[in-house]
Amino acid sequence: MLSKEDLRYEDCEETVQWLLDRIQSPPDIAIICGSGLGLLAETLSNPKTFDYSQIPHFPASTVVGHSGQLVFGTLQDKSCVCMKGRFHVYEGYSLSKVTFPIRVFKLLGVKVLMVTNAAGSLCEKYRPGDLMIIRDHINMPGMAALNPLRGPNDERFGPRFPSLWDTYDRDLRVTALEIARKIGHADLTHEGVYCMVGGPNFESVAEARFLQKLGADAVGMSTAPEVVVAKHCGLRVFGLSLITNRVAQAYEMQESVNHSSVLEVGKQRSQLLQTLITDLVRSIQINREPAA
Ligand SMILES: O=P(O)(O)O[C@@H]1C[C@H](O)[C@@H](CO)O1
Ligand SMILES: Nc1nc2[nH]cnc2c(=O)[nH]1
Repeated sequence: MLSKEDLRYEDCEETVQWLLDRIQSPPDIAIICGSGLGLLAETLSNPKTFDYSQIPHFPASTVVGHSGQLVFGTLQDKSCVCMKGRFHVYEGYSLSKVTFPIRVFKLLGVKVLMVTNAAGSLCEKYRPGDLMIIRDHINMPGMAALNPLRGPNDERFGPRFPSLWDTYDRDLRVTALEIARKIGHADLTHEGVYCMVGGPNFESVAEARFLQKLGADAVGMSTAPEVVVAKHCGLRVFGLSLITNRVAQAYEMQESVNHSSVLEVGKQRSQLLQTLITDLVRSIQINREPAA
């Protein structure tokens, strides 16, 4: 059964129509800017910006570093939309609301979703400021039934039982690694597994050890629900984590993390992130279906 918190296909259509009435051309690529990574949106040319508060059915951004704007524009001759700030479960939103923008993007005609986030490192060789191309994820809340696809399945979005085996697009991952090499940052660019936890607290030492043993290389508080919904509705997905801190896995480790330091690393690395995403956008071929 749908709850009051769940948004329906018809709500999505309403939002899509509202946006289509106000933009020049529908986007092909959607980019979600994680904590402190919103500057990417400022590189779009011919921008058309909407505050989330203006957009029908959109929740509000409540987290510092997530300014709460949807920016449409052009990047490398591709029609793009950037989310300056995303919604997190820890803000109190239902998973239906957290992932609503993804379904809006799908109905707007988006083909590729790029997700970025800030994450803590569980892997010995990752340093703050490094990048991790997401190869796969562990959706901790999702495995315990806090899954955005829980409830009645609307086949207009996608199938009841989607497979996630090839979720993070192989070609985009390979291209991103090539770009990192070309721009001289292969040494700080890794490929690994992102684990989503609910937050908002950072991990205890015992939790960090547990996640590392499960096979996670980095941990954060977002992304997996968005990606599950993107895969469900047939979008190509690319994911990139900015490693902002190490997660302490021993009581003797002096690793302290807070949101301000996460944002600070985001600021320091924003240029690198912009370059990588921009070059990746340039490489993407959009196949438009011929008009009927
Ligand atoms: O939106 P992202 O996943 O980048 O945000 C991460 C997780 C928390 O919201 C925040 C912690 O500082 O950064
Ligand atoms: N859960 C979690 N999210 C983060 N976002 C940025 N750093 C971290 C971290 O260490 N843990």
